[in-house]
Amino acid sequence: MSRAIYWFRNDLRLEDNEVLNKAVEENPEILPVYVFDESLLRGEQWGIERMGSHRLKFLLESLEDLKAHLQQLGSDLLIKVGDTVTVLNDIRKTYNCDVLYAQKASAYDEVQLEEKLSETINTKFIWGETLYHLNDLPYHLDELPDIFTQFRKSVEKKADVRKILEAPLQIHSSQGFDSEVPSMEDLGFEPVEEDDRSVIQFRGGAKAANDRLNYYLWDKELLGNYKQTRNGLIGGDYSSKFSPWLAHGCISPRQIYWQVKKFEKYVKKNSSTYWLVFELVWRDYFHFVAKKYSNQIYQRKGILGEDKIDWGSDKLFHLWRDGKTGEPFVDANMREMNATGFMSNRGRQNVASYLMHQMKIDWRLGAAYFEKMLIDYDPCSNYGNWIYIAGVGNDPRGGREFNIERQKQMYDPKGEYQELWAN
Ligand SMILES: Cc1cc2nc3c(=O)[nH]c(=O)nc-3n(C[C@H](O)[C@H](O)[C@H](O)COP(=O)(O)OP(=O)(O)OC[C@H]3O[C@@H](n4cnc5c(N)ncnc54)[C@H](O)[C@@H]3O)c2cc1C
Repeated sequence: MSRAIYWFRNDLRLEDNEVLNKAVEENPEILPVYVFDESLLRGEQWGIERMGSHRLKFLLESLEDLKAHLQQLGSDLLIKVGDTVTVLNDIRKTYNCDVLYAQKASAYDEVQLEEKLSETINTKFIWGETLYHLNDLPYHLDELPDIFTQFRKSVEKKADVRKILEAPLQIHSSQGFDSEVPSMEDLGFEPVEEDDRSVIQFRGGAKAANDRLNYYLWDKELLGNYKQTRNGLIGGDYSSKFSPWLAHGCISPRQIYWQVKKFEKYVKKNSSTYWLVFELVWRDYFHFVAKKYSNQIYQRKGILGEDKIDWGSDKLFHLWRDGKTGEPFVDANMREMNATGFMSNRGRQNVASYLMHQMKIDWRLGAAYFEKMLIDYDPCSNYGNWIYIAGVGNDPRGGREFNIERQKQMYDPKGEYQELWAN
């Protein structure tokens, strides 16, 4: 009898999950597992914790939702804390499993973990993070263009987005195992207080992801104006807010894509509907860049291997971190992220530019702080965007320095956003 571990990573859903479907097809018994890796839960980089409370809360909610869904299909979710390789090896022995299935990652640390696991366990890692499947790219990854527009045009012309897959009808897990989703306190974290200025009150899980998709597309038809509103700063409606669910895999980019296609058929097709998919293609691009350049995306000199900024001291980093630089637009954005775990794309571009171009502080500190604070933290999108702005990534213009005064005039002309987060 073949029994397989299904290791959930950032694919916390049952729908459109190719590797889960494969595991269920190929094995009579599945043991679904989630591991809180100690190195992420307790680890630090540059003295900054890797996991903040906002993201952990979202993750715990996502696991609750996943566990309930698995139980409906006759299975359950075993949750452990520890060193991932040790924990999965122990589970393999305890439950007598032959093989481990999981979604393949693009970012360096996660890929390293796959290699380590494969030394002791029979593993099957299958691609599933992106809108366009890795195997459908019109070239080998080594030939991935270093300019986004070239990538976008090539996939738009030569690749198709695959259809979505249904969730398995049943998942058979005969081993009885008892495990609860831990609380924030169990994991040594303070509970998060909700801030009523938050763009939306984010809730983790596939159900909440689909609710948000329905709200944005079908209830309010906000998608039809996305291109005009996407640079907003206040409230739930200016952009999709899909990123936290995408980052945890509560929803797949393909699920969003095919709903957009339906919207184009039944409601309207315009530059806004195109632009949301365009942004999902950006997300893809950073995943493929991360895969191609592995740990170079984390290095100060990025994928170009050179510094474009005359770096200074990091002494004043705390002012940026705490929203106390004295530049109200930067401070407002940092306070929003500190209080809610979210910041608009416009805000992220400005605070990142300010940290490196004005304060001359090593961009890696900013990226590490984003990693801790953002509920939508995704290594590829985060580091890909930081190196882009630092001019050591994929920007053909050699980096972006934002003129904060102009940005304020354009995006917060009455100062309402700055006022909202003044304290
Ligand atoms: C310095 C910096 C760091 C960032 N770090 C992250 C991160 O850790 N995780 C993350 O998901 N996004 C990151 N982004 C990208 C972007 O800011 C967020 O994806 C977006 O603000 C999320 O809001 P939304 O879902 O409403 O986006 P929408 O505007 O509604 O866009 C829809 C989706 O497209 C994708 N997308 C949009 N813009 C980008 C982009 N520039 N790069 C990659 N994907 C994009 C996201 O998945 C997003 O959910 C970063 C941007 C910058 C400038």
